[in-house]
Amino acid sequence: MSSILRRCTKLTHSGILSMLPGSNGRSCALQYFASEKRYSTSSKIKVDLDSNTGVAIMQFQSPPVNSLSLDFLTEFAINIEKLELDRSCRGVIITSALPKVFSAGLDILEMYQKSPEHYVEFWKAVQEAWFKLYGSSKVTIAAINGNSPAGGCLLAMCCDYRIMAENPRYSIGLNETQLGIVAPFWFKDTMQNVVGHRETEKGLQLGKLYTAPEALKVGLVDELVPEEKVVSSAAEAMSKWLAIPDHARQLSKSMMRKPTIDRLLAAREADITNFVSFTSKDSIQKSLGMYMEMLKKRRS
Ligand SMILES: CC/C=C\CCC/C=C/C(=O)SCCNC(=O)CCNC(=O)[C@H](O)C(C)(C)COP(=O)(O)OP(=O)(O)OC[C@H]1O[C@@H](n2cnc3c(N)ncnc32)[C@H](O)[C@@H]1OP(=O)(O)O
Repeated sequence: MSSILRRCTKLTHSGILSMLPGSNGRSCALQYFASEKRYSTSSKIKVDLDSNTGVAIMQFQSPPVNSLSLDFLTEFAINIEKLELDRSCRGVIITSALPKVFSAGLDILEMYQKSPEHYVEFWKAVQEAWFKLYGSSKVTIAAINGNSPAGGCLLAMCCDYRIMAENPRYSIGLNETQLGIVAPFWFKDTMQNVVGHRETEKGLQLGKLYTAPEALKVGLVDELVPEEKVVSSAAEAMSKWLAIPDHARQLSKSMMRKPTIDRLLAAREADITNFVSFTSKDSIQKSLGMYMEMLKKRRS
């Protein structure tokens, strides 16, 4: 068992670190909290770094669905950057503190009936979050404990390893076409790097949301585990990844990801211009409006 697991912790949906049953629960608790460092006290994302293991747990806690608003993305990028610069941190587990949802993806309201200036600011934040996570030198593991459409799937795909709750009601994928919008090339590249060309072609055109078992089958996630074990399994996987010397693993990661990162770096401004003109179209605004209505109707 990993040293992380030996710390006898588990995460509950309430986001509270609680104890696994053990013979010496009290001393385990003391040991855990003695080494835990709170990174972020912000409302949307909570980060705890265990200084003994070097593993940070980042929990999304932005109700109702952890949608990726401008504020959320800004906070996310700052947190990832802070961990990147912290030499005591070697790995990050990303998960949700909310029930049933990892992240609902980009906040549609940020793309609906706003000014071009707002779209520029928002899209820069999306790009920045991607650069920070996809380019992170740390081991990153997504503990996907709920639905993860579109931007939520993108964040998970940026990680080195993905563990998903085996609940067949949960789904993950780039479903943009279902909203009448198009995933940009770097969303596509990220997916292609995970599942290959053919599956990405099908997944993108159909806007496919893969159920957890389907996601495992196509390699969109690496493991399915019972929901209550998603974070502890991520900790277990983390200890395997951390057994590799950092410098060798980091160079290998960079070698694999650099061409994809360079591609967006070279087209950053054009990508923003493209997003703004695409999003500002009446037809796209209409599609987004209808999609939001559909979400509301489904609820009532
Ligand atoms: C050139 C390039 C151009 C464009 C590229 C843009 C790329 C876009 C990427 C994206 O990420 S777009 C977002 C795609 N996301 C989705 O399609 C998810 C939609 N949401 C859902 O399917 C569900 O909400 C759920 C995540 C499965 C959770 O379901 P649940 O039943 O738990 O919640 P409910 O549906 O009732 O939602 C609660 C509440 O939240 C609002 N909501 C949901 N998702 C979003 C979102 N992505 N953005 C903003 N708001 C969202 C939903 O409307 C409800 O609001 P209400 O309480 O006011 O009714």
